[in-house]
Amino acid sequence: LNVHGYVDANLNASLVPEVLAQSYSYIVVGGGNTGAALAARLSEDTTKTVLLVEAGTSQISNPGVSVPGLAGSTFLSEVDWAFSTTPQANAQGRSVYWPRGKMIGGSSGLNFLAYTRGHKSEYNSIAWLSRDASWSWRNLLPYFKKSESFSTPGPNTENVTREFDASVHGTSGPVAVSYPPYISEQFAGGFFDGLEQEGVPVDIDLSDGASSGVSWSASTQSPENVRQTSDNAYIAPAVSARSNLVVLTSAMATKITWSADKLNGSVVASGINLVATASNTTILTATASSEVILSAGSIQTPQLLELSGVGDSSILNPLGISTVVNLPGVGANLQDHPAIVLVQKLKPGFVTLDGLAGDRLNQALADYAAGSGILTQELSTLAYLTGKQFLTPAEQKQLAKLVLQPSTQLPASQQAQQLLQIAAGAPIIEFLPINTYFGPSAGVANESYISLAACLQHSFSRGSIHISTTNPLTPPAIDAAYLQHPADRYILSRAGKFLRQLAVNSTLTSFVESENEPGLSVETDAEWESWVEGAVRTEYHPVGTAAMSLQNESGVVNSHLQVYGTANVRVADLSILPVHVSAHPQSLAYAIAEKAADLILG
Ligand SMILES: Cc1cc2nc3c(=O)[nH]c(=O)nc-3n(C[C@H](O)[C@H](O)[C@H](O)COP(=O)(O)OP(=O)(O)OC[C@H]3O[C@@H](n4cnc5c(N)ncnc54)[C@H](O)[C@@H]3O)c2cc1C
Repeated sequence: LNVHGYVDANLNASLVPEVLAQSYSYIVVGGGNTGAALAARLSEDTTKTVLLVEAGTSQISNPGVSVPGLAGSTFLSEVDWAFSTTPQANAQGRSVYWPRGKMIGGSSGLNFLAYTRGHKSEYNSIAWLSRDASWSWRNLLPYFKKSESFSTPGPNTENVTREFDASVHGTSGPVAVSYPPYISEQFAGGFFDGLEQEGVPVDIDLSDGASSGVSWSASTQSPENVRQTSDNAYIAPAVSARSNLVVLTSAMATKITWSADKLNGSVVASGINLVATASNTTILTATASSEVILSAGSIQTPQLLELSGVGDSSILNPLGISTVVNLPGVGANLQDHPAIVLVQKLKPGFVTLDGLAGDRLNQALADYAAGSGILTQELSTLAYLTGKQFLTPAEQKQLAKLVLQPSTQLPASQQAQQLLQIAAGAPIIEFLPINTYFGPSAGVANESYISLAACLQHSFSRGSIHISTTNPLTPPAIDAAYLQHPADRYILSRAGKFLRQLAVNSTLTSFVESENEPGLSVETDAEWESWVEGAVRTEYHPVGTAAMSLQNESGVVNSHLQVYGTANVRVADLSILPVHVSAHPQSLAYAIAEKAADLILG
């Protein structure tokens, strides 16, 4: 390519006509967790040319991105799309804030770095729902490993021995995965030991496809404690190695363009329209000779499909968009990991991120530069539990009845798979401690907190994401459908009760002074359920809005990630999951990128 490497549509506007004059084998839309990794892999075939289009910019040198303990500090900044849900019918009419990464690396640059994988039964469900065994746990594992460069745990602040299963880790992939050297004492001696005291087993490795119990979480950070994103791990090295890749930043795709002719009855994409984010008005066009791949994430991939005329015609036609492919599954099937957060005030003397400013922040940054201290850690201690591991026998019985309840939004085939996963021992809840006040308001100055999150791993509710206007700059309407199914409310409220018990009745008790949220006025089951309605929020893991399923089961893509009814459009991001996994899903975004590259180049 005459022009290659990073080109910013705002800063290098004079280069843009030349970039767009070139035709590309592949256009990848969205340089996020999946898209940037995929574009880098596609460019390894130097007979092909690749254009990656990303609305944000590269943030490799932004400390809010690179320093693990500063995760969260970039919320509501220019690298966060800062979406909100629609008012939630079963959550007291509240809109819930949904951060998403807007940068090369996407949400891999905004997330909390935890690196885990789900239960093997969940990948087997994905394989079953897509009718393709290549998506099973056994067949996906090589792709997880291909993306990973795992380091064995080094010494740490609490002298904790962290075991692992070397057989499930890759050691020569682009993404460095390691364990932070710092572990908070309230995480180790409080949360971890407390759960063990409650009879929860220790799980040595949350990447082995059999998560069950409390564990030390690996983290997408290098042994030097620099956050890994698909920018510094994949794209930056690809840009410096090859001249067949353009990374066009500050450029927002607005729709797919279509050829006049069809191929075997399927519509053919000719490229995309886009705008430079500074101008937003001049519509530009990029041309693809082979394929257009959407990797804009679970929120904006369905938005782009609908803007391009691919979706439910009863949604598109009233907006004046002519239907190119009538595909009712687009934007349907939204699944999140809904979460609640209890906040416990700590006794004096424990180190947290609360009020980290001024001299304390400077000291923490100096410690970080020396490879130690609280900023080298983000999430480090997690627990994934089955119902049996945290519910009483009576509660288990009640839940067993609730999960059988049908719902009009929940496809029977997915409900059946979720029941099979439970039977196979897949965790239904995740508990995780957060080293700061993480409640709805703000902590009190000079106080320190531990927040205890409970995150539902297999929601039985199904929401949707649809456009409400033809303006591509208007965010789509996100209906998370929190607590739509009674099983979701039941699990979260019982999880809240369990976490309170942990705080008052285990080794955690020696760290905790008092409960801030919900507060001891919440006591009965009914009070817990009503508190959950007012508190439910996101674990930031939406998936499912371009599901890989049969077309007559609300599918959007087939098992080769091709959008039904199109000859050359694929989706590669987490929107393709027909059902969720009990994991922090960035590991799967990388595995999808690796597999998609093989599918496309193969
Ligand atoms: C706050 C937060 C914390 C999280 N914590 C963890 C964690 O600890 N561990 C974990 O495993 N997962 C975590 N996650 C989830 C995980 O990061 C995401 O699920 C994953 O990164 C999603 O990958 P993706 O490729 O599907 O989408 P994204 O990474 O979001 O990528 C989408 C990209 O497309 C771009 N884009 C969108 N629309 C357009 C357009 N029209 N034109 C051009 N570009 C466009 C976006 O700017 C973005 O870069 C967290 C997420 C968040 C937000």
